[in-house]
Amino acid sequence: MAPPASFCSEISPSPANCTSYSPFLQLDTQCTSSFAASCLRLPKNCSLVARCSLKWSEKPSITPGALLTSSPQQLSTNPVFGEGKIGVLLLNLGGPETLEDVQPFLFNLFADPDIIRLPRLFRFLQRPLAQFISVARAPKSKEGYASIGGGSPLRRITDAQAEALRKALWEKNVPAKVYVGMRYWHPFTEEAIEQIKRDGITKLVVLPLYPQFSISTSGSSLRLLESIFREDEYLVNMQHTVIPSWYQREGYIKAMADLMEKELKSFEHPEEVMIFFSAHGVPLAYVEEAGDPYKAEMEECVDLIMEELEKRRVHNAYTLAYQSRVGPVEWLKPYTDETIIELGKKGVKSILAVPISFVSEHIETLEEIDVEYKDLALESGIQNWARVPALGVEPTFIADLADAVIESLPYVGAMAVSNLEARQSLVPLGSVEELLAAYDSQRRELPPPVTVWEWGWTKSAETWNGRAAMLAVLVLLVLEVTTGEGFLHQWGILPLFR
Ligand SMILES: C=CC1=C(C)c2cc3[nH]c(cc4nc(cc5[nH]c(cc1n2)c(C)c5CCC(=O)O)C(CCC(=O)O)=C4C)c(C)c3C=C
Ligand SMILES: [Fe+2]
Repeated sequence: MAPPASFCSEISPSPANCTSYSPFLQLDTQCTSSFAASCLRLPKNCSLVARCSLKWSEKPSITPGALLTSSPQQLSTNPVFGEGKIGVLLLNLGGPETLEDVQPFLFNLFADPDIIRLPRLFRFLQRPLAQFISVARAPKSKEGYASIGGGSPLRRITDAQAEALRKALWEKNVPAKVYVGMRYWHPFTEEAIEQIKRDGITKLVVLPLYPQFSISTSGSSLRLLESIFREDEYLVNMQHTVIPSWYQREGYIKAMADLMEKELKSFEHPEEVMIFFSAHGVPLAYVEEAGDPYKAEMEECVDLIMEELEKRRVHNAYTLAYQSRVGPVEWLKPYTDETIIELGKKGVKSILAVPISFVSEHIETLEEIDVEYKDLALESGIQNWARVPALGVEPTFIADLADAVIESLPYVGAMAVSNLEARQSLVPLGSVEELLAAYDSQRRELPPPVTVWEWGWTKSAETWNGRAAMLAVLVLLVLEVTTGEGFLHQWGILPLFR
């Protein structure tokens, strides 16, 4: 059922109105969950809806302090947590550890239907297409990974975050085990789940390590989890809850503001510095057609950080732009490279770059921002450039993640999206199924974000080239299937079901 227009237009996207507004309460009294889902997918009027009630000015009914009355030994029968073994599953992207890993890593990424969502008729082409694109892109990606030491630092940093979180939880008297499940490289989510089963975990908190939700990141990992859960008797019965995004948490905002304040001091005239938030982009269609809340969450996140800095009497000018686009389709704008050039033209002399969509150093901070964008800035007339480091294992941040886990524990097992108390908590909790239903229920087809074929000089030519390439791949595939010979057989992709 679609929500009445009046209902959605009532919900203002203006952050100023959000502090006094509790849309989840309204959804509770006025909406069924499919109703809520429809609202969540209306980007223009309603995409901030889900976040409005989540500012930290509204205290949760259960605070971490209230839970900390028991020793770790007593916790298995704590009246709030109930009985059980607690596990925390950190979800992340994963990255190639060596240059040989780059092409298979890219294959896993492009084989993900949440990264390239093909029309239903062409779904069988997902893996051949992923092979094709990954082989084509690997040389460029390898260059990037070679320049940052021959591989991604993501596994090392995520492992360190997991260990720091485990320690922080134990210090807060929560004896949880923490697991790392990567989407595209080791340790894969499937491996983490096997360990969770071996350890006999009965209560699981799922925590994607992306502050803001996107269909292409947290959404993709949750979809994978959903399919794993559905097929496994142990997991179907294991109680869980998901913290889908946490950019609005006080600890995260304060930790970001701390790092920014510190870095601003490295400039000779800190007050003249333009604060430049650079977020990883997504194709525009994700937001406008599939209802990805990513852009709305990103904008609110930036507002919250700047509000915090204002409180500290830091009144710098700031801007938000999106980086790392690949392929011919339109991505979220403004683009980081174009914005840097614009700022140079306007006479801006100092920039502080703030990577905002990820909490570890990775190829796009170490190579794209530190090398490519810095060079571009200097060429564009900007004289002073610095970058805020990623949060990593920064103690305020890790302590806040631990609090997020503790606050979510009372809701483990509950279908939290239909649970009034959970909706009023600091983070919007939910089960995997309900969250996917709310954010991406229709799983609309999206244009492939990557270049399938490399010729052409106009956007429409590229689109047609892409279509021609798809057709060519289809013809090749038919030929291969019928003759049993060709490059897909050579690469070991066909036969598909070995
Ligand atoms: C919030 C963060 C991210 C979003 C949103 C995202 C969407 C997205 N990414 C691609 C394509 C590629 N991403 C690649 C690497 C990569 N992506 C993220 C984060 C987000 N991606 C990170 C942290 C990394 C780096 C991991 C590391 O090894 O350090 C790559 C590979 C690198 C390269 O060749 O540039 C690709 C390709 C798409 C298409 C997409 C949205 C649809
Ligand atoms: Fe990416």
